[in-house]
Amino acid sequence: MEIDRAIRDCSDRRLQTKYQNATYVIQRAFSLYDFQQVAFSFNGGKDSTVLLHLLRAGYFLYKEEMGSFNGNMDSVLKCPIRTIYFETSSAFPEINSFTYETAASYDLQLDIIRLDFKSGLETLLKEKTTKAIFLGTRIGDPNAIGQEQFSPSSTGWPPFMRVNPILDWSYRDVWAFILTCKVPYCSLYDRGYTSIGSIYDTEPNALLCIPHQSGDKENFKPAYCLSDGRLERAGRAKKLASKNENIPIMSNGLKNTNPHQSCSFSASIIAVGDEILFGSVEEKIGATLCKKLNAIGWRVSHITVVGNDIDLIADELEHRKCKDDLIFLFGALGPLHSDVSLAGVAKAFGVRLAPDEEFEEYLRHIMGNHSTGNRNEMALLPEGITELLHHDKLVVPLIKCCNVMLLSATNTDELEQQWDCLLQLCSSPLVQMGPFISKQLSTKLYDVEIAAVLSKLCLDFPDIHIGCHRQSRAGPLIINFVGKDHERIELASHILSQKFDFGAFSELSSG
Ligand SMILES: Cc1cc2nc3c(=O)[nH]c(=O)nc-3n(C[C@H](O)[C@H](O)[C@H](O)COP(=O)(O)O)c2cc1C
Ligand SMILES: Nc1ncnc2c1ncn2[C@@H]1O[C@H](COP(=O)(O)OP(=O)(O)OP(=O)(O)O)[C@@H](O)[C@H]1O
Ligand SMILES: [Mg+2]
Repeated sequence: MEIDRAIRDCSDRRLQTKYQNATYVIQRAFSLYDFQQVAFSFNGGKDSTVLLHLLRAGYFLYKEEMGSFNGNMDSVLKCPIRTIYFETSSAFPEINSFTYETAASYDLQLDIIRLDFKSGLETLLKEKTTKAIFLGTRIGDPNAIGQEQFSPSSTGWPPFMRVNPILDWSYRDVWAFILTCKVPYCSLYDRGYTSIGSIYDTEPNALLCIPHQSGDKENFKPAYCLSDGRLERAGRAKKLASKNENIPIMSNGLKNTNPHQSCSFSASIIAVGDEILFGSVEEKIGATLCKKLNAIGWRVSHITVVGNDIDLIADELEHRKCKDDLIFLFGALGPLHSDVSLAGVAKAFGVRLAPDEEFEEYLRHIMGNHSTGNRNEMALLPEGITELLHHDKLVVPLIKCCNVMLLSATNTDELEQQWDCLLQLCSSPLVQMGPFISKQLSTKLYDVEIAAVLSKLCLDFPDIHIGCHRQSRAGPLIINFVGKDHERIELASHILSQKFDFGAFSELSSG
């Protein structure tokens, strides 16, 4: 069978593994369901084109395993699977013609449905028993979140099993398969289209545009030239999330929910580590982070230490994720049994951990052959919410999941480096504002002598944080004024000093 042979003969180990896994899923589906009770959802797109040929190969391998050749090779080389195409008037004519021609060439039993997906499937299921439907959904597709290779249809949809044999395939895997097997594909992909929706929302991908001489028509490179698969949908118009339509999104992706707080950002810090809780490791990164955040005008609202426990991390994040603009989380990142931070993040956001090819590539670079198996466990990242932040000075990019910033720093020197990189990134989540400044006064007055004056001062200066602490019970009381306005801090400390005898307070040098 030509597909199986092409993959076996190629030298691409990764593609061979993906092929084996996908055809395994397909063969299992053919064992589980009657052939007439499964359907293939085909729309002429690149993903469903890959799936078509995997189905042909999977069907062949399944028949071969069952020993059903009967001397008639032709019967096993064809996979006359029931095929459904949801046709709309907004489909590209090239997609329509490719779908029809392909269905005819491979003897697919094509059913054209001119209804929306849900109503169409309801009608289909009433007319023909359909237990499972093969789809070309891949991780990274907006509708892939939470899906597995076998995923029952969602609540509210007619009941059937969604079978997603290429769920873990990347954009690069798809093109590696198409080019290795030399199978025909829709001509739009040779004209710079990288993912195809309707004629109203799809354009060639601008990243493939070839600069043209004035007067010439714009030309585009073929889809397989796109090097960063995460940008395959760059030619698709974005659908606005209606829920958040009224919330301004700032250039760094942070939501500015309160117009009166446009100049105030808050962060919280979560340290993960049983060692810190057992007292065997002293946690210093949190304190350094507080100083750094204050220096760029951010307020730190909360700092916690949690043990290496997925549920505890998820609970903590669930509390903080809506309260703060950014949450810094460090500790428990890696491949060990105790490295559960990413799983905690995934749980807090209700997504699963999925292999991230780009991250895997970075890890492979630094670890060489030291990782085992086909799958690098460290490259599993929360699906659909992860952004990798690159910087030339970092061997591995920083990981950001929604508003959670994961830091791999294990000491304050490493933190310094990651922090500097984070600030320099043009997509930095850290908006830099006027720093917090502070003034410290020391006094030997009794607490009861100054308590009332301090309370009144707090009411008169709501913009200044006035805190008190001592370094020893018998030592002086230290009063700390923190705010962003130097003059207001001076005024508040002056008013306090004036209420008592001259010399009752002395200023401590900051730092
Ligand atoms: C055969 C088939 C089954 C589907 N099943 C579901 C489902 O169970 N739940 C769901 O939310 N969407 C389902 N969808 C809709 C898809 O998730 C998605 O909206 C569709 O592929 C369109 O993607 P697009 O919006 O990127 O064009 C299904 C679509 C097809 C074609
Ligand atoms: N109109 C449709 N008719 C039948 N199946 C569809 C239709 N639209 C989507 N699908 C199913 O959903 C899968 C995912 O769609 P998606 O648009 O992400 O991929 P594609 O169309 O194959 O490739 P591309 O991303 O290049 O458009 C398809 O592979 C197909 O199985
Ligand atoms: Mg498509």
